[in-house]
Amino acid sequence: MIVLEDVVKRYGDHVAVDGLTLTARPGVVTGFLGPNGAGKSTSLRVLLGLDRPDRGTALVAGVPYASLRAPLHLVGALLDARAVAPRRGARPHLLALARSNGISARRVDEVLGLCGLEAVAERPAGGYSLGMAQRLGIAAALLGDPPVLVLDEPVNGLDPDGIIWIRELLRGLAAEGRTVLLSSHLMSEMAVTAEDLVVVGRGRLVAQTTVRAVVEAADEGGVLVRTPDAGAFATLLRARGLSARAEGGEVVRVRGTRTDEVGEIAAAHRVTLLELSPQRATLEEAYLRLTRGAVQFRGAPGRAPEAPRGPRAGARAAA
Ligand SMILES: Nc1ncnc2c1ncn2[C@@H]1O[C@H](COP(=O)(O)OP(=O)(O)OP(=O)(O)O)[C@@H](O)[C@H]1O
Repeated sequence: MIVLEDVVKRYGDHVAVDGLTLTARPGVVTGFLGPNGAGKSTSLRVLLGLDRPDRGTALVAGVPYASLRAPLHLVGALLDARAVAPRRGARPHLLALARSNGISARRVDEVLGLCGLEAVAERPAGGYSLGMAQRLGIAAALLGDPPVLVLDEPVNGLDPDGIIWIRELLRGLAAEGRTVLLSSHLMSEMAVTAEDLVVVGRGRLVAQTTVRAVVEAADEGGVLVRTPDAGAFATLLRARGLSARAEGGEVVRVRGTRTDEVGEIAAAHRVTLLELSPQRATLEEAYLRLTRGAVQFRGAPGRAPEAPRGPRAGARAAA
């Protein structure tokens, strides 16, 4: 269990974390979300005793991290994958960590295997790709077989195989009863990895909830239909009081209803349906609504880059 209670952290005049209370419970992956600068990393640093809060408490399994003698047995953390001595290989790096926490060399080899690092175990970590560095950070977090894991953006830099690997790893670790707190900006990944959610904005709690509840709350009921005469079917649906719009081709989009109702109307009027599917809100849409007022850094509206000029333009555009 992870508990932050009324945590405040200031840097000079800037309040990075502003009275934040949250929990992450055992047995599930808890996603930690928030716009850039919302205070996620700062909260994790406070939790891991790397920053002292100006107010409030942060407890892991009921105790402050700083009071732990061999913390790797209780908490595995990945905050910054590049924070490794660049000349050291994965194995020597993990061996040094293991030794300081009374962990065997056999466990080091186990986690190297688990994280797919055996082939590069002696190569200097400074030459690792970001994905390999992330794997090393995850290996270090798993070293003490801890019941609590805290991972800040562990998916960064991983290739599709790596993303699936970490998704299954984290879900498996949670299913064993561990507490897993995971920050990421990848909403599609969070949607399939996390069960609980903590959303922060401008240092404050926006929501402590579940992925399912957030998505359901944002779901306004939408149905997509494909039918040979989209215009006629949209007119029919509107005559029945539904909000329906024919789009190009065979597509009709209907708002504020379910597939059952649309299917029954089609059947009653002997309309051929080529497709009838619910359009659910995504976690990304739900998240964007939740944090609308809490985004601090926003880019200008997107503009397509200008077409490249010159003799190599085609090659560059295709690259
Ligand atoms: N050591 C520091 N000194 C001064 N300000 C800091 C420091 N660390 C963080 N901040 C500020 O605190 C705020 C919260 O930063 P933090 O890194 O915790 O946000 P975050 O939610 O992790 O953001 P991101 O998603 O961009 O990683 C930001 O405004 C940041 O600039």
